[in-house]
Amino acid sequence: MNAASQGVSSERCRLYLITPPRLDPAAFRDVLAAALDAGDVASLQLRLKDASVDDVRRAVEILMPVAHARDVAFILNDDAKLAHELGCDGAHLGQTDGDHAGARALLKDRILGITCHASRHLAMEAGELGADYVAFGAFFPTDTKEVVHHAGTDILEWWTEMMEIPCVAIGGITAANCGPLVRAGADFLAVVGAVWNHPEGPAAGVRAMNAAIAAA
Ligand SMILES: Cc1ncc(COP(=O)(O)OP(=O)(O)O)c(N)n1
Ligand SMILES: Cc1nc(C(=O)O)sc1CCOP(=O)(O)O
Ligand SMILES: [Mg+2]
Repeated sequence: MNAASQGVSSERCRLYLITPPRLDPAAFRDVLAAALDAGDVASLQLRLKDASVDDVRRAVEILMPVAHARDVAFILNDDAKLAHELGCDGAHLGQTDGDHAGARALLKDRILGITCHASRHLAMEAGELGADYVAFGAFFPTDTKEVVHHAGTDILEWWTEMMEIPCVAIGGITAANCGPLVRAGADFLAVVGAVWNHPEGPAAGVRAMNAAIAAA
């Protein structure tokens, strides 16, 4: 199985790691390697905010090989065209990140993930369009981003009962609060702060998340 197909198909709940919104790729390379070596990570999303296209290109050049060396799918946030051009395993698009149907056609068998907030309607639309996963959130308060939509476990239960397409839970997820999301059927838990801001460092964050998923 290649990194792209591995990144979104899973029997059990897995960790979906998202980068901090700002980073220096050369300095971050070893930090990332240590985090990915600490335990199971299905996918890594490069999510840089306030970065130029050239900065994103450079980050992809430096960080994608770190993920691929560990069989971790590399997903670019916000820009399907750039993901395609740079050979990423896929793209994650929000509701205002351009033309979802165009992205689906462009990415072909690469991964397309779509933010659906807490909306059953948006999730059905994303599924019909051929998304490889739908993302629901925010489940908990988060310092990483200002969020306006709040999701509950009911949407995970509803989706997993009805659909085969994997679902991702996001927003304030930690080792301490993730149990109900795993039990409700989340296929992936997407996290930023729980790993990068873990008091004992990112590797400890990955270990803690994997232990909590296994215990749920
Ligand atoms: C896995 C995953 N789920 C949701 C998001 C949020 O995407 P979006 O709504 O486009 O917001 P930004 O990330 O662009 O701020 C995500 N990135 N990843
Ligand atoms: C990027 C993002 N999207 C969200 C959504 O609800 O769509 S919440 C979020 C922030 C995720 O970071 P953390 O794990 O630190 O809370
Ligand atoms: Mg976006």
